[in-house]
Amino acid sequence: MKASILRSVRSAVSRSSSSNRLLSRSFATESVPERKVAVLGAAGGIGQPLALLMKLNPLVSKLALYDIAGTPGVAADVGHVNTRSEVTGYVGEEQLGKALEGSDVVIIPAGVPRKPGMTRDDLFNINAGIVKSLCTAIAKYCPNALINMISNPVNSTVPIAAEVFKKAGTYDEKKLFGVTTLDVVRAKTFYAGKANVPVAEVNVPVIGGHAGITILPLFSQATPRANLSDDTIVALTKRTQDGGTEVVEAKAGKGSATLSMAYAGALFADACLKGLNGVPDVVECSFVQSTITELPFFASKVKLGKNGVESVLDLGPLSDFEKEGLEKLKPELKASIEKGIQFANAN
Ligand SMILES: NC(=O)C1=CN([C@@H]2O[C@H](COP(=O)(O)OP(=O)(O)OC[C@H]3O[C@@H](n4cnc5c(N)ncnc54)[C@H](O)[C@@H]3O)[C@@H](O)[C@H]2O)C=CC1
Ligand SMILES: O=C([O-])CC(=O)C(=O)O
Repeated sequence: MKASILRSVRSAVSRSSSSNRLLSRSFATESVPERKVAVLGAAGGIGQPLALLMKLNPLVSKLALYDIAGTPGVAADVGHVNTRSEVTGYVGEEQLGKALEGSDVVIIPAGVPRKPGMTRDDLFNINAGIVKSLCTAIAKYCPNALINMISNPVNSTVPIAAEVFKKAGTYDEKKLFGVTTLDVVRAKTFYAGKANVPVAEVNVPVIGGHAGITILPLFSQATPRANLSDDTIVALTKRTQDGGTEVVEAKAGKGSATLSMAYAGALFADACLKGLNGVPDVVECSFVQSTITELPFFASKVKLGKNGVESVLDLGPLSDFEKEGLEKLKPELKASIEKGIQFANAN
């Protein structure tokens, strides 16, 4: 019985494995396990398209959409899509517990976005408090869920979440993820353009953190391999590091990346669900508790399994340019991590 369930899960999951298929398939999934996903900040710029993409994911059986305003409308709208999951909207703090209860994965895009001229760290004062209160509720209502932290500054909000969970006695480092998938998505797109290779075949690990120079794409490990000049690699690295700012400036005061972020968030949540369901060899880059450098949190390739992080993979060989980038990013990343830890313990 168990083996046949696993076989059905594997085949359903492999049918939904590529990113394009994630967006286009809806099929009978009776033997796929029940999985509840909650999106906190579901009425926002990221939250709405992310809610739609999670509604299209056949691995989701219950989709809880929570925000401080506007979720009944989003839930009514998304709920009419004829796919597997049952959608419920929750609005206001008094409904947060119900939104979270029983969740397997909680995705957090709640908080303010950047405007031109701001850094992600400029969002700290508002978003740190939002993340802290949401994580306090998570510790109470779904302490075993995998957390996908999107709210910026990710380099600080992930350490804040860890401290909140530690204080509540529920911290499990295997279950807390900073979502850095958009950096990977960008690196793949930009590399494919320069290397003139099919983008769907491209893989590029991105390590470090999720702000400016802390984002370090490893183009020396990119596949399919291409013979790009040093200048091209430097330009690709900079464009990946500044990808968020490129969107913030193009939107000219109307926010930051929402559609590409929703896509990236949906890919990462899908990977988490596959890991939970026992699909083997699910590997994504994510900002997690880590011992591969001297920093307590670091983004790198992570193998996902039934309990979240199964293993944090080695960085692999770095070029001299990447080694230099790694040393340069450490002080900024360290300071952002410490800022988050201090905030969580002082407030
Ligand atoms: N990790 C990443 O790669 C990326 C992260 N982001 C970050 O995601 C966050 C959200 O961005 P957008 O969706 O564009 O912003 P938005 O302003 O469009 O939406 C944010 C939503 O959060 C809600 N919210 C505020 N306080 C809340 C609370 N206490 N509980 C629940 N919901 C709450 C708001 O009502 C709003 O609907 C920002 O911090 C942004 O910087 C954005 C792009 C990429
Ligand atoms: O740049 C921002 O503020 C939003 C973000 O994190 C990204 O797009 O990578």
